[in-house]
Amino acid sequence: MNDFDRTPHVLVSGGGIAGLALALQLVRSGIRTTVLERAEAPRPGGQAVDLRGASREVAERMGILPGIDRLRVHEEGMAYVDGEGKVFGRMSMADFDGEGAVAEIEIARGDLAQVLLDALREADEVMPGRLDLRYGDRLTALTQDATGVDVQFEHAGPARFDVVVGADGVHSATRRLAFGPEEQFATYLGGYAAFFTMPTPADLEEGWFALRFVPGATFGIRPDRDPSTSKAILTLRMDRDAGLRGDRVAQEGLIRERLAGAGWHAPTVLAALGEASDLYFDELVRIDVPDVADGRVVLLGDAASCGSPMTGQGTATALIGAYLLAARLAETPADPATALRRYSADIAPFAAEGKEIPGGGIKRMVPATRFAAMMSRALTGLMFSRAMRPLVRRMFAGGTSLSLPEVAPLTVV
Ligand SMILES: Cc1cc2nc3c(=O)[nH]c(=O)nc-3n(C[C@H](O)[C@H](O)[C@H](O)COP(=O)(O)OP(=O)(O)OC[C@H]3O[C@@H](n4cnc5c(N)ncnc54)[C@H](O)[C@@H]3O)c2cc1C
Repeated sequence: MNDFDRTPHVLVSGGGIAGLALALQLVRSGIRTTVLERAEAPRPGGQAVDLRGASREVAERMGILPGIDRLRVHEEGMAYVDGEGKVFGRMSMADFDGEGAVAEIEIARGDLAQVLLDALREADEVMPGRLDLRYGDRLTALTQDATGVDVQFEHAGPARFDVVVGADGVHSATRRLAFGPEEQFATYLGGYAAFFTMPTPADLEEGWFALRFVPGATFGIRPDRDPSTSKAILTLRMDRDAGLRGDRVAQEGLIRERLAGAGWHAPTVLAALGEASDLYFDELVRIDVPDVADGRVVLLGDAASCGSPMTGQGTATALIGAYLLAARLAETPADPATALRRYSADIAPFAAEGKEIPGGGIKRMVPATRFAAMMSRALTGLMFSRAMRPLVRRMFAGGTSLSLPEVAPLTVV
């Protein structure tokens, strides 16, 4: 038996940020890794995500900061507009030194996935034979015993792995198969979020993330790296409607209803919606899993803990988790169950912090009525005044108060 045969074989279900970041670190440490992504190809899209505090440190240790820097979005800050597009409140990057709602490092989710994928392909060239990256398949069953996990796939034949990682997002199938039904872990937070790419309107102030409150919705247009396109961002306040899941026609219908007569660029956003090939639409849920490790199965990223896109922390927590899990598996490759237990303890404080929603959740973020929308506009003006800056800094300081636990450094290839 050579060294290669002695490394554990890890199955990572989900090729999003968490799954790709984990695979990168595992392959770099010589661990055989199969990544299974349900989509037929890497999924583009998603608005800018923040990297602050420990997640920035992780990106640095993983050697992906230069790649991130090349694809960074340069934002001036946030501007709240009325129905005519007139700005009534601003939070500029400069006033908050990158510690307000717009962080110093912002990169579109799809671009970050590309940075990770490029680094993974490079690691695969240096460490050939470790990586098996599969698109268009998914887990359908798993059972574990003391020495491994037997897995069945929708398309490929059954196989046995040493460890299975569920990095398959908020509605994780791995979590359902190994830990129990989604209802056991998910708390509905009172609304839905949607993101998609749109052409940048000519009159938009360059580099500013513009937002508007209307009854039942907050919608905005956020700069992309490419100035000709932007991201439309919508948060809708409503009761849960199970019929919306996976039904694009119903999702579009809801957005059209909420933005009808909403002023400013609502018609531009709605015109782009019909053309969008990267619409992301999901309910806002919090995911709480008391212990994310169960024997040889472990959850990572949104599958394990999530406070919804309202936290702005999902990607940061996913990166931190991927780094720590890979480090623990590399420390005790012959004893994966111990590695997973250690990881579960390591990630718990980051997961808790990552679920905090700056600004207090959907009731504060999305006004229910016309009167509340008016009040939100008045309060926003006040919030962004000079006197309130220290408080606002504290509100957006999520994910920055914790330091990484001690882990053995990985060899970066
Ligand atoms: C296309 C897309 C756009 C997004 N846009 C935003 C955004 O704009 N703002 C924001 O705050 N958050 C966004 N998110 C969520 C954000 O990426 C996560 O909160 C965060 O990065 C944590 O990542 P994750 O890898 O845990 O989950 P995710 O990024 O959700 O990745 C999970 C991956 O698992 C795959 N998958 C799901 N089920 C299965 C299965 N059964 N088998 C195999 N694979 C499966 C999914 O296709 C996906 O690629 C987006 C997610 C996606 C997938």
